[in-house]
Amino acid sequence: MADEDDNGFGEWGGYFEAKKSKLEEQFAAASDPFRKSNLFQGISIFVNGLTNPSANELKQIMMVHGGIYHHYERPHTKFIIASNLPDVKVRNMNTSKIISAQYIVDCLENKRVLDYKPYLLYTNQKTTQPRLHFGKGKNTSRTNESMAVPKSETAAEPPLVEPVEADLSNILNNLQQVVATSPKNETAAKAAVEVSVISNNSARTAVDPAFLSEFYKNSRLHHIATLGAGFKQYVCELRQANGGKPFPKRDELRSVLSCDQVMNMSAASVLYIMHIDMDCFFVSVGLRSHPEWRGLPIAVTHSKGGNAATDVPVHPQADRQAELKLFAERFEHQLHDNIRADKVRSGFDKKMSLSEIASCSYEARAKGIRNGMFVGQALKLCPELKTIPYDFEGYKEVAFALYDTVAQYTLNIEAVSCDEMFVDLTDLVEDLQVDVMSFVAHLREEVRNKTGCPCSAGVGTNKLLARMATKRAKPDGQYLLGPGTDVLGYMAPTALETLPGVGSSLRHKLEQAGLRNCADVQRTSLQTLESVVGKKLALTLYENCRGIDTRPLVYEQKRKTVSAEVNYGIRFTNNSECETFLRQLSAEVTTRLTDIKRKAKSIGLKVMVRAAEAPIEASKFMGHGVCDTINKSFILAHATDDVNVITSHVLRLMKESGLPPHELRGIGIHLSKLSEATEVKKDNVLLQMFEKMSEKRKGEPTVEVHEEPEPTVFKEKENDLEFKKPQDLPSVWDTVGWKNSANKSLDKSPVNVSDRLGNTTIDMEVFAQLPEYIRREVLENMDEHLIARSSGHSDRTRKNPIGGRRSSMPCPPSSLPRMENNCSTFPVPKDADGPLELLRAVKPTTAALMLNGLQNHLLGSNYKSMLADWVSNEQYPNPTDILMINSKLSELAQSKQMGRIYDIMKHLCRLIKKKRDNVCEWHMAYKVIEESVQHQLMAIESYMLKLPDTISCVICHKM
Ligand SMILES: Nc1ccn([C@H]2C[C@H](O)[C@@H](COP(=O)(O)OP(=O)(O)OP(=O)(O)O)O2)c(=O)n1
Ligand SMILES: [Mg+2]
Repeated sequence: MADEDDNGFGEWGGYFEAKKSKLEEQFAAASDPFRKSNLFQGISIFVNGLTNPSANELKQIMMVHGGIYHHYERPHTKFIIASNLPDVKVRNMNTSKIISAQYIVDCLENKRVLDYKPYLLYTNQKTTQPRLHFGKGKNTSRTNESMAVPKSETAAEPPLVEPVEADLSNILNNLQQVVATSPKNETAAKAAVEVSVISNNSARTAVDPAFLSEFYKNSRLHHIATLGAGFKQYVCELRQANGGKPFPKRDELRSVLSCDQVMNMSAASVLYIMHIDMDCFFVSVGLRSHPEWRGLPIAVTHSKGGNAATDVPVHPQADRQAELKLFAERFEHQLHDNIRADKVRSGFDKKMSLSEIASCSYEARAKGIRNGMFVGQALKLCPELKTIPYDFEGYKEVAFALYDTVAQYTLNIEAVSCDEMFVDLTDLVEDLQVDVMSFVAHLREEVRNKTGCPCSAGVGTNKLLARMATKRAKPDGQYLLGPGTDVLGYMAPTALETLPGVGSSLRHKLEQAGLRNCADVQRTSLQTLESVVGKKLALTLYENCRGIDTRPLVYEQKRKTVSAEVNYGIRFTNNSECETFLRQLSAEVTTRLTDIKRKAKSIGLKVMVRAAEAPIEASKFMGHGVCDTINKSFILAHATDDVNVITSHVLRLMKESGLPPHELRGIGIHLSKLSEATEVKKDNVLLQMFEKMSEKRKGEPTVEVHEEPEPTVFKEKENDLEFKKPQDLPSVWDTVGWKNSANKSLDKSPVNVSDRLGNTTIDMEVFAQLPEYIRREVLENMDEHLIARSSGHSDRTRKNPIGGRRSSMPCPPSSLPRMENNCSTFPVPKDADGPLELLRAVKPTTAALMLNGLQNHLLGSNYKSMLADWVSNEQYPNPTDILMINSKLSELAQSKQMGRIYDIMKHLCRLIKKKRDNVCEWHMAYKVIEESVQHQLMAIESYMLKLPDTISCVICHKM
């Protein structure tokens, strides 16, 4: 074929053909589970235009009764179903196969394939104007009236564009409507009912207003997370309520355990940490009402098991094989997670249920079944597996009984989850002088009596060993890894991924270095380990593999994040559906926030988008399938619990993502940087201004779009919501508005703030929350740090403790490297001498000098030249300098030197107005300083200073 014939559509044509074939295959695959008869076997239909029953209904009928539905007319399409077609259209068609939809209905009613000829729409195929055939022949059971084409169908002729993307849920919804609205059309209605019954109520998507509450009612992960967080809070409350009172239940124990089980006194100084965990928790709770099933392989899952789990409906647009390949590829090559790769490989078989097993009995485990496995796969391993439903109320009741039982004896409890905790038994053992394992046995028995469920417990000298001991103890047992145990030998065969903090990627890294179990690591030097995983991790690994774990128990755990996430049933067709859902989800997450009496400063949106190469529909009905995850976050100037604020940011973040609504498969809102609702600080002008400055800068985004091609079906860790500095942002902002990721864990201690200055960052948000006197100390430490760094010293012993002022300046060497960009660049006044000369060599700050008590320039007469030098010499206002000025103005405010403040501000304003470069940065700097000082004055004097001049720049004046 000549090249010119190929106008670019050749390839498209090929694609289109492939697509049509694929749709047919998908339809055939999807039909299987729905099939009730083979009535229409070998009959294919294509629906052209509006019909009654509708195209969707006809599609379902074909699906249920073994026919074939063509989304496009194909040469081999047997019948074209239509009501009326325009002449121009019919002229180009083979009218010998255009029949009325009634044909299908009548075949169904008669339960046999009838002669189609009486249903032909066009009997005289030679005429230019084809005539409508109104059911001549009358060998059908329908009346003329029922055969007549309804008005609505004949009026206009909108071509039926069959939405190839129409998902099963829409189809099912349509069918349900037919049932409701077409009582006459009983046969179609019956077929509709059959299909909708098969699919149960799973057709619900996030578009349904009741979806969210229904989703959370049934989401096991939601229940587990809520319970887990709840028990952390519960322990906190119990401890606060107890206030150090004795535990009367201990006295009972004294008499029960004292005779022959007195502890070995030589071990009295040893730490006894217990780890206690319910055995196959969900199953055990479920079996309380079915004791006759004890001893059988049982699993708790949403799937009904049996045929329902081995013959599940598959969406026509799903492609299990393609999805399996994608998942396996991602798990294996991107996450190095062979366990999950194997899981999909063995669980994605045709028609096998993709419901997960939440918990399985130990009898099921003996057959190779594991928690988290797909039901379909589990049934392959053990066809007699019995599945039982969830009982969320029961889990809560038993969990409370477990916690309350332990809490009678001690409140040194670290809650881990609803069925698991660490307990420090050291003081109890000392107090009661009992053998620790006798106590544990007594406790387990009490838990069993109260709950009807077994649990296991391990005891060790630290959390790691306690957990390791529980592994040995399970099921329904206890084990001590006490003093004198050969811990090295015990740990040796332990796989590294069993250790805390070792996920799939770290495991992969270690495996690459030939390290698989603790014995391998025990034989490796710390240095070698450091070269593999870095210094910090290496030490933890080195210790853990030897059974050493220095983590303390954490009794009072505060929530750090609150989130609401849905990754099931997300199927939007337009932005307005998406927006409605986002509003609902925002309300949900805000309620969760206010329930715990917190406010949040960071709002994060997590969006799961169908991966480009993933099939349109997921193999798991209404599941998310293979997705890419996009995280966006925004940091507010002030913590909030206002649903409107949260909603508007969520909507904006989604809008900015520009993602097409129909490609979304999961949405989560994460609130972090939480503070007590009651302790929210006063407006912090300084911080607010810096944030505004950052936002305004050349329209640069204040949110970070963090795209990671990460499959998130089984996401294992919380998102790190970062607030990164865009590449091209001037370094001047490094220290304030933007934080680098190394700073994520910055805590509020001023020492830490100054400690981390070496990472070119100070957390302004933290800084701004600090009381003035601590701010000054931070600055003081910062100066010291800068000087220490510039002099090439990193000796931390030279650092000031908090609150301590250095008595004398260190003497940096005369030839010093240039300071880093976060160093203040205030010029040193000309009249400096002595140690000042040395400081000039390293370009320290005026503020540093001020704070180190050498010279107080703003208080002196030369402040004008100092400010002039600063403004004229610096390209950008350095935030450190701004902080220094603020600090000094604050001092002036406190000592009521209003005249001096007035002069300084007036002069600074003039200087900045004369500036020609980067003016807006300087305008903003001035505003920050102005607002900060006014804020101070307001707080101290309850009035603001009327300044002679102000800055109103057209570019940044709105800020
Ligand atoms: N990804 C998860 C993890 C846990 N769970 C639920 C079901 C479990 O029954 C319960 C407790 O989790 P465990 O890990 O303690 O598992 P089991 O208690 O079922 O078994 P084991 O005897 O190993 O503790 O939490 C869940 O549904 N999905
Ligand atoms: Mg358990």
